[in-house]
Order: sequence, then structure tokens, then C-alpha cells
Amino acid sequence: MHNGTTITQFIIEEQRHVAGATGDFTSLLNDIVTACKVISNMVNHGALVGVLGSAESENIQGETQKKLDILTNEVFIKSNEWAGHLAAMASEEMDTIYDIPAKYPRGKYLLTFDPLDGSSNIDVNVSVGTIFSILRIQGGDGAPTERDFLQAGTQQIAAGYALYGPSTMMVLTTGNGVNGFTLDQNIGEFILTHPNMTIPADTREFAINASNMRFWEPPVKRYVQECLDGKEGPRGEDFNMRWIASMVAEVHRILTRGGVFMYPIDSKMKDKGQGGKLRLLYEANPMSFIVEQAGGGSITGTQRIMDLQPESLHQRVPVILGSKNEVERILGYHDQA
Ligand SMILES: O=P(O)(O)OC[C@H]1O[C@](O)(COP(=O)(O)O)[C@@H](O)[C@@H]1O
Ligand SMILES: [Mg+2]
Ligand SMILES: [Mg+2]
Repeated sequence: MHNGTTITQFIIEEQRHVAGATGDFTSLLNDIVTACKVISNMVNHGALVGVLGSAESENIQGETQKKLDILTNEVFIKSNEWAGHLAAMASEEMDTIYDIPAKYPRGKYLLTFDPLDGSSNIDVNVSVGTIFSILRIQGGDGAPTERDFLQAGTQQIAAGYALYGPSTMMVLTTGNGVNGFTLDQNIGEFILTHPNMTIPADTREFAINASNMRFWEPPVKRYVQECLDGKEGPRGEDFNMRWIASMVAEVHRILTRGGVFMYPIDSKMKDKGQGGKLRLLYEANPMSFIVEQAGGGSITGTQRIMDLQPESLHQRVPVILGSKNEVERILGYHDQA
């Protein structure tokens, strides 16, 4: 039996050092933690409870939704709408913002989330996750609007993800570094197991969906080719490759042992007028906050993601993140192009 620090104790201790803290933020994080525990249980039971497979619906990106995309979205809404901490929510799976029902008090925070990340893996029992980010509403007391969510990543006050893998973990930043917690199923508590996670500046491991190679832009083609050329090439060292197709699992690997993850822009997307594959508010910004807090870098290819001014709720952007020196090398290749 361990006597580790629970995530609630950790958050409360951290908030003790925040001037003017009211407890709202702690309580909001606790509701998010509860939602992830419910989702962990749902994902773990999978076919036993009939939650695998596709739903007969599409999200605003035109992707066929999985049953679990919809069920996990519901869990997040129900767990977070009632307590009076939120002004509104926005989800990858909802076309418009979710306004807090009038029967509940409205609060000062905004929550954005990707309820199930790595959906294409759920039916094949590969790790999936949940990604979230917390902002403070900037506007007045009126009803929140989509515009309230269009804040740069630097405005985030917290970000995190849950990883439903061999064990269920939660990784969190509130702007004071990055900490990882493992769910002890026996007591139903997330316990601090990975304090102060940091990303090594150098790595010999990259992750990209190589099936898109012919559509990539020259800087990415050059970077990946040099990795593949290994010892015989300009890098003079062999590189390893990974692709799980769950962003949460890729980022967790990078937080644990370094690496670089790339979902770059490509000509196929450009032809469709698409700005990238991954969503700025639900995936790119929260993961960039976590990666930067762990000493890594996160860019579109040409600029820092967290400096981007969002233009729309479901905007997609290119994402290149991970070990700082590799990310800077890729930025340099784009500058030279
Ligand atoms: O299917 P691909 O091209 O390998 O893309 C995988 C990427 O798409 C995603 O699954 C998109 O996220 P969702 O599953 O939340 O839609 C990422 O997690 C992952 O990195
Ligand atoms: Mg996702
Ligand atoms: Mg998703």
C-alpha cells in the first residue's frame, strides 16, 4: 500500500501559494479528474458494455464519430456543468460552444476538451486519451460566445491529459512544471508517480504518419529523410521511429523519454483548404503548454503554436513538438526553405 500524494492534495498544496485563490479552480480540476475516472472505467470495459464501434453521426470535421466519442463527451459535460465554476465549454465533438444551463450557476472559467483522443484506436484496444485546457473568461457578465474561447495558448491557466493505457495516468500543468499521476484502481485515486516530468533536449526518435510522405513540404521531407539516412547520412546517427496514432500516447512517450512528434501541414490538406490535422483549441494548445512546461518546444513549422491567435472554434494547425533541439532544427529547415 503506497502513501503517495493524491492529485487533489497536490492541487490544493499548489493553490495555497496562489494569492486570492478561492478553491473554485481546485474544485473544477477535481470535477475533470472525476470525469476521467468515469471514462477510464468505460474504456476499460469496452466490448463488455457495448461501447465499441461507430455511431451513425459525423462531427463538424466530417469525421465519423465513434460511440465513445459521444459517450465521453457526455461524461465531460455532465461532470463539469453543475458546480458553478464554468461559464461555458467547447469540445472537439460539438459544433458550437456549450452554454451552462440556466439551472446551474455560471462561473469564470472556460473548459475546452477532446473527450477521446486516438479514436481510430479504440476498437483495436490501443491506448487512447482525453485532453483538456482551462482558460479564464475575459469578457463581461453577458452570455459567453465563441469569441471568448479564441484566446492564444499563452492564456491557458491549466492543461492536462488522461491516458487510458496499460495503466490509467493523468498528466497536468498549471504553469509550474508538469506532474504525472497514476490511477490506483483499488482506492480510485490518482497518485503522484511522475513528479517534475522533463523532456530531454536531444533525441534519436521521431514520430510521423509516413503514409503521407509524398504530400509533405520540403523541410519535413528533408528532416525525416536525414533521420532515415541514419549513420550514413548528415546526422551521423541512427534514429528510431514510432507511430501510435493517439496523440496523447505519443506526447506521453516524449514526456517520458524524449522524441519529436509531427503532424505537419501537407499538400493534400492544403488542396482541401485545411490548416492541418490536429485541432488548435482541443489538442495543439493544451499539448504545447504541457510540452513547453516540460522544457520542450512546440511549433507549426514556422512559428510557436502558443503564440497563434485562434480564428475559429475548430481551427486545425500543423503540429511539431518535443525535444527542444530537434524542434529548433526543424524550425531552421523551414526558415532555410
Ligand atoms: O490516423 P492518423 O493520420 O494516423 O492520425 C492520428 C492522429 O489523429 C488523432 O487520432 C486525432 O484525434 P481524435 O482521435 O481525437 O480525432 C490523434 O490522436 C493522432 O495523433
Ligand atoms: Mg484528438
Ligand atoms: Mg477526439
